Amino acid sequence: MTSFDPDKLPGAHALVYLESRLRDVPDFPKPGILFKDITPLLADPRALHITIDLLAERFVGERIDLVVGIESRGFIFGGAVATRLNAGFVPVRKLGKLPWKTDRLTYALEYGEAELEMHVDSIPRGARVLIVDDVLATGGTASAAAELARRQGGVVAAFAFVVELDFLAGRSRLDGDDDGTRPAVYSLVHVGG
Ligand SMILES: O=P(O)(O)OC[C@H]1O[C@H](OP(=O)(O)OP(=O)(O)O)[C@H](O)[C@@H]1O
Ligand SMILES: Nc1ncnc2[nH]cnc12
Repeated sequence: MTSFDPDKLPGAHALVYLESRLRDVPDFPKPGILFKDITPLLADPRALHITIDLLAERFVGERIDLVVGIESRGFIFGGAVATRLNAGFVPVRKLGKLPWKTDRLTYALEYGEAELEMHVDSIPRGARVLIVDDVLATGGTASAAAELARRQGGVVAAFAFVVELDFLAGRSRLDGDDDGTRPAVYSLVHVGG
């Protein structure tokens, strides 16, 4: 019997391994949506480790001050990446969860609409921010998080995702700042096209 050891495989194979740890769930949470379920990846210690390593390695040396993680699945990866980069962590949460004064934004995502909040004193002016989430679909969620960070004077240096649904073209919404800053958009696993 052959066993699979991703430690012995080069990068591209590691990504194939990560993709194999995603579960497709048709028609969740609505008919017509193919949901990419990350829970098998989370439950696999090797896959989880590789994911955090790859997300963090890309931004070593990029002077990231703060990782912004988006509730809820973005918290899992964002917190771990922040510790690797010696950066702080800022939560962006769904409406009504943050206890202090907030700024908020209504946004649309692949299967609905919601409101995101960030504490008003989360980001010092000029801080370099990395926005982390599990999935980039339409880009509505990530662009809302970026807008909240920019309103406080943060510089969105980059976005990082575990999975990108290429066919929804979400990256086209993750445009640059008014000052001409063009954030990098980095995803490990690409789906469709
Ligand atoms: O690119 P978009 O079309 O905006 O979709 C991506 C967002 O959708 C999912 O979050 P969801 O709101 O389902 O929340 P959850 O992480 O709490 O499950 C996912 O975790 C991203 O945050
Ligand atoms: N198809 C999808 N699968 C998982 N998370 C998502 N968030 C938005 N669209 C999604």
